[in-house]
Amino acid sequence: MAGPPVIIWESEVERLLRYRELIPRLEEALGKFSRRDNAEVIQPVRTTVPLQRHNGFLGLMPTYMENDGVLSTKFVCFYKREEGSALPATQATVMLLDPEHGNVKAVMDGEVITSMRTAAVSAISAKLLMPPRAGVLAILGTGKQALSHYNVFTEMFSFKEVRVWSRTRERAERFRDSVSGAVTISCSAEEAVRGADTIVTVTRSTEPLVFGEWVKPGAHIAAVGACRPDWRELDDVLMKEAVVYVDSREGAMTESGDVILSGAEVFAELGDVINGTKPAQREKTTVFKSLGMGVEDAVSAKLVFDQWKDKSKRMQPCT
Ligand SMILES: NC(=O)C1=CN([C@@H]2O[C@H](COP(=O)(O)OP(=O)(O)OC[C@H]3O[C@@H](n4cnc5c(N)ncnc54)[C@H](O)[C@@H]3O)[C@@H](O)[C@H]2O)C=CC1
Ligand SMILES: O=C(O)C1=NCCCC1
Repeated sequence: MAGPPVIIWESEVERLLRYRELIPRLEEALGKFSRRDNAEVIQPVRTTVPLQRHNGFLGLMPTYMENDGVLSTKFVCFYKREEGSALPATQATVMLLDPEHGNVKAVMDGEVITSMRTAAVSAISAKLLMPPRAGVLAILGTGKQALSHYNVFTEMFSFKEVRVWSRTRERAERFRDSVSGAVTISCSAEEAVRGADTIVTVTRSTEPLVFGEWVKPGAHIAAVGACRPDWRELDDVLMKEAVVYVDSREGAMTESGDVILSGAEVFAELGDVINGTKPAQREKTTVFKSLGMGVEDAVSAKLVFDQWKDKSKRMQPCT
C-alpha cells in the first residue's frame, strides 16, 4: 500500500533544480518527443479550460514516458490580468505518479519548474540557432520568465550587452536592480530589438510587439509569451521572413497566434534539430516559438523527486 504523496514546495524545488542537470535532460526529452515513439513519450496537446469570469485559462498537461517510468501532469492557470494587477500571471502545480499503481508519489510547486524549464528550453534554442559570436541579448518583459531567461542566458553564454525593455521604466529599473550582472534599459521595444543578435519575448502582450523591419538579419528570437491562438508577440513580416522552429507542431498549430494568424510555415521542432533530422539554419533569421510541453515538466519533476529522495536518504540517522 503506497503512502501519502510527498509535498515538495517552492523553496525546496528552487534548492534542488540546477540548469546544468536540467538542460541535458530537456535536450534528451525534446529529441524523444520529436521521434513520436509512443514507448518513449505520450504527450497530448494541452487541454485548456477557459475561466471566463477571471479572464484566464486552466491548462492540463499529462505526460507519460514509458521507458523512463515517468507519469506526470501539470495544472497551470494563466491569466490575461489588468495593467498593474498584483495577481500572478501563472500558477502551476505538478503531480508525479507511479505508472504501475496509479498513486500520486509527489505534489510539487510548479512555479519554479515552469520558470526554469521554459528558460532552459529557450537557451537550448539559442545554443542551436543563434548566430555565432552573438554579442547583444534583448529581453522584452521584466516578469518571472524574464528573470529566469536572464539567469540561464547569462550563465550559458557571454553577451557583451544585455538589454531589457518594459512598458514602464520603473519596472525595468526594478529588474536591473534585482540581477547581479550589467543591464542596459531600453526606452522602447524597437530600441531593444534593433541590432540585437538574440531576442527573448516574455510578455503578456496579445498584440505584436516585435516587427520584422526592426530585426537584424540572422538574429534568433525565442518567443515565449502569446500562448493562445488569438494572441501575438511577433508580426506577420517577421513570422514569414524567419525560419520557424517550435517545441511541438501540434501545439503550435492549436495554440500559437503568431503561427496560426500569420500563416507562417513551421520548419521543424527543436527535437528534430537535436535528432539531426532537420538542420539548424543559423545563418538565417530564426524564430523559436515556445508554448511549453508536459514532457519538459515531467523530466523536471523526476529530477526534483530523485534529488529529494537522495537528500532524504542522506539525512536518515544511522542505525
Ligand atoms: N512558453 C511557455 O512555456 C510559457 C509561457 N509563458 C508565458 O510567458 C509570458 C510571461 O510570463 P511571466 O513572466 O510568468 O509573466 P509576468 O506577469 O511575470 O510578466 C509579464 C511581463 O509582460 C509585461 N506585459 C504585460 N502586458 C504587456 C503588454 N501588453 N505589452 C508588453 N508587455 C506586457 C509585464 O509588464 C511583465 O513585464 C506570459 O505570456 C505567459 O503566459 C509562461 C510560462 C511558460
Ligand atoms: O507550458 C506552460 O507551463 C505554459 N504555457 C503557456 C502559458 C502558461 C504556462
